[in-house]
Order: sequence, then structure tokens, then C-alpha cells
Amino acid sequence: MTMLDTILATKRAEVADRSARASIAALDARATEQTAPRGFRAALDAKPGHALIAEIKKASPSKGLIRPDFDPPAHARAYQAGGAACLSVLTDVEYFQGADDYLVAARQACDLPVLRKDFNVDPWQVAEARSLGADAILIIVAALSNAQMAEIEAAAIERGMDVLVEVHDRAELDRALNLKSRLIGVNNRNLKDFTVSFERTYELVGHAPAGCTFVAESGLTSRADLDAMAQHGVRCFLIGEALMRHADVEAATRAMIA
Ligand SMILES: O=C(O)c1ccccc1NCC(=O)[C@H](O)[C@H](O)COP(=O)(O)O
Repeated sequence: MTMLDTILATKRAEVADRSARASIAALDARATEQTAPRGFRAALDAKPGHALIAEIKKASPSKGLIRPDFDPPAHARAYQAGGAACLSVLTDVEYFQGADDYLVAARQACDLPVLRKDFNVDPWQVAEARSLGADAILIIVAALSNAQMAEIEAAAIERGMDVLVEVHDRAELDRALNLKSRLIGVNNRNLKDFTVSFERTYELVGHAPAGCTFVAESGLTSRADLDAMAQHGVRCFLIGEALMRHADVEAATRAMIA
């Protein structure tokens, strides 16, 4: 069993438990108390130069604890001041030491659109994400059948949210392109063994259709990495660990994308 399989098994059990306690109708009613979705893809497209999705990430299965003095609202403000286009907030508790409250607090602390970074296995989670204020959700193609992806995407579109569709190889990209969303992320990290290779992005960027917003994810640590990606035509990036390890998150963000 790979780490992704393990995470997904935990998530299915968690969703079965949580969905028994709150119906989709109840979550949708709660969502009306949130401000309307902030355009996530639009914010990336509007940003000149390098466009950054800055991730609020306390820990990970591959690296353990990343940020001991974890402070989601302070990190959100620092990312915005440093020039990020969007936020990503990990909400998975078991493997990333995340929390729904972190997303709520981060979004309230800034004006940036926020991706709920979690492992979606059921449309119920989309209603839950919107009830927390999330502006976008993640579909990991490796985790879902085509029918499941379409169902989860439809739930997001219905609620005015964007969908970041994450792929790792050509076959997954082909499956992703059956969806409506044209916000495609290539995860440089193999979620089965945690190895990171920028070749994943370099290989796939040429196969993304015109008009697609294309995001390189994971393992990016420096401005030089982003410039190398830019040589291949990539201008949107999702970065977590490299920014979260800096004492001065705002300065690190600015240095990464200025
Ligand atoms: O980060 C991990 O170890 C991980 C393990 C298993 C599934 C997903 C994982 N990460 C989620 C992500 O996609 C990253 O947090 C994100 O792309 C940022 O990556 P990084 O800049 O390397 O922190």
C-alpha cells in the first residue's frame, strides 16, 4: 500500500463519519454566511510574472514537522504582503497536522483566494470546503475514477468554486482534460514514494492545451528553480515547505517571485 492509498483510506473513513453528522443541505446553509468565492484561477491569470500559490503547511508525511511556530493568519498576511496570488491551506489532520480552522483563520486574515488542500474522495467534502469559505478545491487524478472526478468537479462548479486538477504523468493529464476545469497542476512529487522530479512538469507542459492555466507543484526551493521552469514556459507555482521554513515568510516570498 502506498502513502497515497493509506491517506485515501483514512479520508474515506473520516468522510463517512463527518457526513453522518452534517448534511450537504446543512453545509450549504452554513456557506451562505461566507463571502462569495474569490476567483482563484482569475487571480493567477491576473498576476504578471511569476504567479504564486503560497501554501500554509505545518507538517507533511515526507518531512515531518516543518514549522514549529505555526501561525496561519500571520503566514497568510505575510504571503499576501510578499506578493502571492493565492493561498493553499492544508486541512488534513492525520498526515499534515492541518485543520479546518487554519483555513478559516487564514482566509479571514487576507484578501487572497484560498485553496482547501485536502484529499477529496466525495462531493460532500466540496460542500464542507465552501462552508469553511474555501474558494477552490483539489482533485488528485491518481486518487479518483473519471466518474468520481466529474461528480466532485460538478459540486465545485455548482458552488462557484475553482478546481485545481493535479496530475503526475501523461495518462493522468489526458484524464484531467476530460474535465471542464482548465486549471492543471503537475505535482513534481510522486505521492507513492515522495521522490521529486521537475522533469514531470517539463514533460507535461507541452501537452497542456492553449488557454490552460498550468501550475508546477512541489519541491521548488529557489528563485533559480522558478526561472528554470519559466524557460519551459511555466509561470504559476505552488510552493509550501521552502517558504514555511523561513523565519521571515514575507521576505522569502518576495525573494522567490520578485
Ligand atoms: O508533501 C508531502 O509530503 C505530501 C505527501 C503525500 C501527499 C501529498 C503531499 N504534499 C501535498 C502537496 O501537494 C504539497 O504540499 C505542495 O505541492 C507543496 O509542496 P512543497 O513546496 O514541496 O512543500
